[in-house]
Amino acid sequence: MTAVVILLVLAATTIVTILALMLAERDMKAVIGSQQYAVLSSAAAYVDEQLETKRALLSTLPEGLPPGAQSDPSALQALLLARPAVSAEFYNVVAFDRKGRMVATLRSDSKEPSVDATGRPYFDQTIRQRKGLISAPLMSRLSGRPIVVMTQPVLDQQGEVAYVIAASIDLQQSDFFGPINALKPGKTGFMFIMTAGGILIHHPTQERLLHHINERPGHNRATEMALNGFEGWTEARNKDGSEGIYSYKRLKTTSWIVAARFPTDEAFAPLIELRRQAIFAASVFAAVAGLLAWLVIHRLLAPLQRLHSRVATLRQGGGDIASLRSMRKDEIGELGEAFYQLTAERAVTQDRVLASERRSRMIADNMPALVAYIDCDLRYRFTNEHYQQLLGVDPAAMLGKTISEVFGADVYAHWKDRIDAALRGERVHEERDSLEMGRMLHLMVDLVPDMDADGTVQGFYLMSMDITERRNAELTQAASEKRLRLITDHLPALVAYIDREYLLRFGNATFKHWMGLEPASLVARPLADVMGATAFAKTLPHLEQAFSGVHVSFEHRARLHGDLRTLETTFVPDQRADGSVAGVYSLTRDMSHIKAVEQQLIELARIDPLTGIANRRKFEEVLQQAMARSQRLGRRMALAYLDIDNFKTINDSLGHGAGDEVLKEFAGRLTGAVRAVDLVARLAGDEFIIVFENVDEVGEAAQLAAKIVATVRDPFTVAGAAMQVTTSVGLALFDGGSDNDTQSGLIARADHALYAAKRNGRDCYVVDAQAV
Ligand SMILES: Nc1nc2c(ncn2[C@@H]2O[C@H](COP(=O)(O)OP(=O)(O)OP(=O)(O)O)[C@@H](O)[C@H]2O)c(=O)[nH]1
Repeated sequence: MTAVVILLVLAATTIVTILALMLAERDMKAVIGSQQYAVLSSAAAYVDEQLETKRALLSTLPEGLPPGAQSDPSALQALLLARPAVSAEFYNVVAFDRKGRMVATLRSDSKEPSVDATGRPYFDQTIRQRKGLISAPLMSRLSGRPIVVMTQPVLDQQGEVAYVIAASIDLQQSDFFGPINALKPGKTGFMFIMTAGGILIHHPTQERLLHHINERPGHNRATEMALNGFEGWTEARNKDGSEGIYSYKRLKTTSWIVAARFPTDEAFAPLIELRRQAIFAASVFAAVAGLLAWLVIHRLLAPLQRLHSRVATLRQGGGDIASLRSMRKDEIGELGEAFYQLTAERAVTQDRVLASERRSRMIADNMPALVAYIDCDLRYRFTNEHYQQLLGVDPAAMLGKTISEVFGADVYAHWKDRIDAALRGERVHEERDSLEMGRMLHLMVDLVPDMDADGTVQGFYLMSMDITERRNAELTQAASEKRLRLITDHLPALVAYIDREYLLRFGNATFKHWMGLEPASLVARPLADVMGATAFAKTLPHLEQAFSGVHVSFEHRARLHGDLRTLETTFVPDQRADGSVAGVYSLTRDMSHIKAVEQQLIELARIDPLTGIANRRKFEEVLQQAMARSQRLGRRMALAYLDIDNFKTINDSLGHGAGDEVLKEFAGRLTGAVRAVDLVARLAGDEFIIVFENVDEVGEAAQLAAKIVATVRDPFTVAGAAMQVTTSVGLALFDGGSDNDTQSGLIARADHALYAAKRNGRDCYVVDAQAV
């Protein structure tokens, strides 16, 4: 921390120093450049003035010729020699006639008749323009030295050029540029002059005179700027790669460029010294400031340091977290308190995590399954104790190893596709047989991908459970179910299982035979669909009863194959151990045949087996119904009680079989004598009874009785012999509109009347006195 602060102080000091130096350097360059340009401008002004002076001097020369001497070369020669001022200003002055022949010269020693100015640009141009000029630099034919030539025409009286005076300035020796050199910048800087086209006129390197400035290979940006008209100062690198400050100023008289170069090293030598001193001062300042900052920070951070040591001690597992709390009322006190709170919360959270991990470990180790976590590198990161029990592998030794390392490459190759799928984020479920530790086990294996919040797979959980027992149980159950189905499918009854949602879960093959429904199509189908809404509504109360745990049986009618059949359904609750009902077994049998037999039995129980007519039970039922109808309709009915006279004698004389024959014939005669709606019944032995309904008059009943008595009188044929049989009849009437007689009361009255008939000598009838 302290080091950081010191570094910050140093960095700040360095940056501020560098910025200050950069600003100073920039300002200084501007000052130096401007100063150099100002000096250069005065040098240019000086050259301009010199040239103007020389030009003015030269232009006055022809005025010195005597009148009419314009065509006299000797006069010209005399003039030149007579003007010492001209000699001082120029290296040489010569005069050419119109033909270019030199006719006069200031330096008579160099006079050479062969010199001809014809073709020299300055000569031709002066002839053509008839006025003076300053030539481009050139090599003098007279002296062989680099010169520039200043011309002045001498006009004749017609105004034509008679002579051209040419004055040369020696670029090497002339002190024409001497004063300019005195203005050169610094010790190593220099001044130079070139034409607007770049031909050097003045330069410290004499060999470069009359040569183009760009003749040397390379490039100088400042030179290009100057040749393109730039005036002022700029910084540039010369063709040798050396930095310099360049200044350029054009002459007014000739457009020559006066230039200066000031090497940057020399120009900034003071600045470099300044920089060195500034850096030294800044370093000293930074060192002092850093030391002071360190002292202050050290003092300020002392409590924080103490807090840091306490935290470090706590992290190493020592000390009490209460030591983080201090009585300070400042930010560090608050920080310590915050640390204390955070550490306390962290301790609680850690305890919870540890407890959770312990629980997870406990659960995993006690699960009857292999549990493992495998990361993306296929290394085990968690394994439970079951690995030891099921596979004989130490779970702790597996940690950090790959599947191949623990179980071999073959096992990994076998699982590779499924592992790849899990690492792609897919759940994998598989059940398979596996030989483990000499036992053939059936294992259920699940691979569950572990994905983070972004959906990136971090690894996967592996769970493998030995389900051998369960599978065997399932196989046993399946076999059992198969047997059950085999049995139920061959039962002549509908067998079904109905769940709590009234959905069919099982139906046997009888559904196909009775209703044309495939058993497989019944599964999960609502019972109401299969039965039809009406039949289901009738069945529902019984079904609800069964779901309440009661065994229910009920009969109902249904149409099967077009026939109305009597069915009996039994609902048996499927009760769980806790008493709740999971579903209901349903068994429906076709009871139609049994019902028919039953009906027959019922009917048989109401028929006298000897005579084939109704017996006492049937008689009692019919009598009850007839009396109820009589009462309901308010009509009369009659009851006849009959007995064969002296039947015992027949039995005794002809045998019991003959007696039976008589009884049968007697019954037949009675049945033939009455209406179809009247009931003839044998009560017992030779006692018979007839129920007559709708007998309104006593007389009508008497007629019926008389008719019966008469019918019996006709001889019987018994054992091939004719035989006289008579009967006695007791008749009782019942008026439904007024009588309240009971069934037994009515029978008793008829019986009484019968006895009366017996007493009257038999073979007659007696009507109950109550009816008379
Ligand atoms: N053959 C035959 N005899 C029967 C049968 N049932 C009862 N008997 C006999 O019928 C006789 C009935 O006699 P009763 O009615 O007491 O006397 P009865 O001789 O008819 O005299 P009255 O009734 O007073 O005229 C008894 O001898 C019975 O044994 C039967 O099914 N077949």
